[in-house]
Amino acid sequence: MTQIAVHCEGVRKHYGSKRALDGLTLSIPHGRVVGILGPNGSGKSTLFRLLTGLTLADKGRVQVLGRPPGWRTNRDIAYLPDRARWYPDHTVRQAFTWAENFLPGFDPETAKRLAEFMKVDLDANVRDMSRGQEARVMLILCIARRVPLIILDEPFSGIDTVSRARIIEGLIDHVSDGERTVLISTHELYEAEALFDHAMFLDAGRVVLSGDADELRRQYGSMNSVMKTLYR
Ligand SMILES: Nc1ncnc2c1ncn2[C@@H]1O[C@H](COP(=O)(O)OP(=O)(O)OP(=O)(O)O)[C@@H](O)[C@H]1O
Repeated sequence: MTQIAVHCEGVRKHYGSKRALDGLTLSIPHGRVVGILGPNGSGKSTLFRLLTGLTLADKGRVQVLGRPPGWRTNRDIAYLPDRARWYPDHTVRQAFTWAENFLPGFDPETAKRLAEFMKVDLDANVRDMSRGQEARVMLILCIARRVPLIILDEPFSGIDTVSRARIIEGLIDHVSDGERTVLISTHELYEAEALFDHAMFLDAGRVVLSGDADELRRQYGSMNSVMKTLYR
């Protein structure tokens, strides 16, 4: 296994005349839990789509788990896109059975344990779920996989503040085992910042600050203060 999980060098990406990434350069060592942070439109989702081969860079170099993104690397990535939905006619139990058959590394026992912890009813039908309940199902389908790279784009949106804090607290042990790299983009910084051991801040398609989370907290007080300082 390569020691660098994700490497981008001078990556540019336009959508028509709109510039989404503008010479993005970053390197993420394996085993870290990294917050990919920044205001709306700073390029976070575009970065994730590049890493999963859903979109191609116009310029620059992208490497994921030691290779260019593609079908071979995607077997080793659990990706939760923003605005993800599950099949409305499935129960959670059926979703887990489907995942066991089709998602490499999916561990149904881990998924059931996470469902209990997140208060998700296995027999509930996805169609009848609230947005926050469905968000939990989508999150479980991703993090119950034993894969080297997990990418979570806005995983907590729609989950109420109290549940979010509890879920994040429970996730800290689950994702921070040093066995896999986890990239998380979120605007719910207040609760989520405890998850990260490293943070990268994007603005207009570039990294404007990157550092060890404890060090950034020592310097700025909190990730929210970093945001306020960088983007005011
Ligand atoms: N499919 C698309 N077509 C046109 N423009 C796009 C498309 N996807 C993204 N963009 C533009 O690219 C820029 C970066 O968008 P991106 O979704 O990567 O940002 P983001 O940091 O994930 O934002 P948010 O925090 O709102 O999710 C934005 O200006 C956005 O409008």
